[in-house]
Amino acid sequence: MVSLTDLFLASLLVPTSLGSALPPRIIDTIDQRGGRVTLKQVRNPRGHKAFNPARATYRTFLKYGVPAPDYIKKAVAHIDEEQEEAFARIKRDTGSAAAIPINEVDIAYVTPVTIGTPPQTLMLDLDTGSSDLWVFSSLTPSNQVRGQEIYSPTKSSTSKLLSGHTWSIRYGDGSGSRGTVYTDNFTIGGLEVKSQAVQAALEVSSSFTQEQSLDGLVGLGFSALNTVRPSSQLTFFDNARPNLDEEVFTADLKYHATGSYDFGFIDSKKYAGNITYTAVQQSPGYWTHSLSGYSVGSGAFQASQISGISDTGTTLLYLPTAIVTAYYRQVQGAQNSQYYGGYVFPCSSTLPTFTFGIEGARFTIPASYINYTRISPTSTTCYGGLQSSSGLGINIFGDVALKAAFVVFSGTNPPRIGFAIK
Ligand SMILES: Cc1noc(C)c1CN(C)Cc1cc2n(n1)CCN(c1cc(N)ncn1)C2
Repeated sequence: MVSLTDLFLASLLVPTSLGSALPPRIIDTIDQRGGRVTLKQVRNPRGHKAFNPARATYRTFLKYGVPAPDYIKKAVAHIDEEQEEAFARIKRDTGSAAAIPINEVDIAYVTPVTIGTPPQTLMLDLDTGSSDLWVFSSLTPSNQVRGQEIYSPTKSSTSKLLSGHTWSIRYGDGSGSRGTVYTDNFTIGGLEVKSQAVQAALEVSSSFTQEQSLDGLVGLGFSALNTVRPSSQLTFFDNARPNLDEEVFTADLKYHATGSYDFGFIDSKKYAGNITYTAVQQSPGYWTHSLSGYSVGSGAFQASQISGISDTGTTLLYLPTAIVTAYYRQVQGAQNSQYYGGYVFPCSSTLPTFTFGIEGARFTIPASYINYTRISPTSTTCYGGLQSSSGLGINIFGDVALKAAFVVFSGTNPPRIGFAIK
């Protein structure tokens, strides 16, 4: 005889085939005390699929109309509880590391990483505008190395040559590098990826040789942009994603100060208010999204969809000429100089702020960020942190813009990007 209790319990045992249609399965823990049933329902942590074999047996008893013995009911509860404890114990990966400006005008930011066994520490530029992880190496000709730390695969017991694979990358400013590929253990801020593709430079362009504080890049764009051939390689984020607590990394870049990159979690202490998200088009491989408009100083907000890429590897903010001329029209003595290759102005000028929109949210870039640098140490002419994107073929929301916000790069499906005030 099937008791009411059994029928009630049966109604909760939704066949797993429906499981996929439901939110992460609720674990119902059957706790019987003297015939009364109290059901403690807890959501599977992070939606893990939990098969409870005793529950299958319990169903069989129900199916054939035979009252399940007490020990089976208790077994269902015992297994549920053990599974719940196990899920709670699963450590989900996260990482957090410094973003250190490499010079007094924040031309780029570097982050300490370790490669290999024993770990070799290099300072790399985490770059959401490219997808190659490449490093100065023991294979880089010594006349192209000037003070950089190098990765020596032969000194790492966990390095493996990815034979027959090569890479070659060219950046927007004409700089570039090329080389061969190893896999090795790679960590950022305590987050480890085993067998990360590490692209060892056989050649670097002169502007990299001259940048002694930058030992290479970690591409955090989409893996489709990776230049390794014949088979392209996954970025550090794509490799780490399956183990991350949340499929995100965040950038908290700072003006003339050290900020941070976090992986796998969003640190609520690093921003104020809400995070405003907007859609990302991941083709051809950049974090491409739109601004909802802009304003200059205290001027009215100009609503306008401005598509571009959020690129931590680009120093300045590049927007359509119409917007840039509207900005510098407010700056006494500003001019678009062919001689200096962009908008310049007297260093003593008072600059307005620049505000950009993400959906309904507004982010204001202080004037100091746009008074980027003197042309030379003794010059009274200064170069703008806001420049025209004409000729680039794309608008680039580089560090001058990104350091005015806390930015969440979300690898969810579909991907999205979030901005918050800080
Ligand atoms: C330029 C520059 N930017 O940061 C530094 C450092 C420099 C100058 N420095 C002498 C050499 C250099 C050139 C580049 N880098 N470093 C960093 C990566 N670069 C990018 C990345 C990207 N997403 N988009 C465009 N270029 C070009």
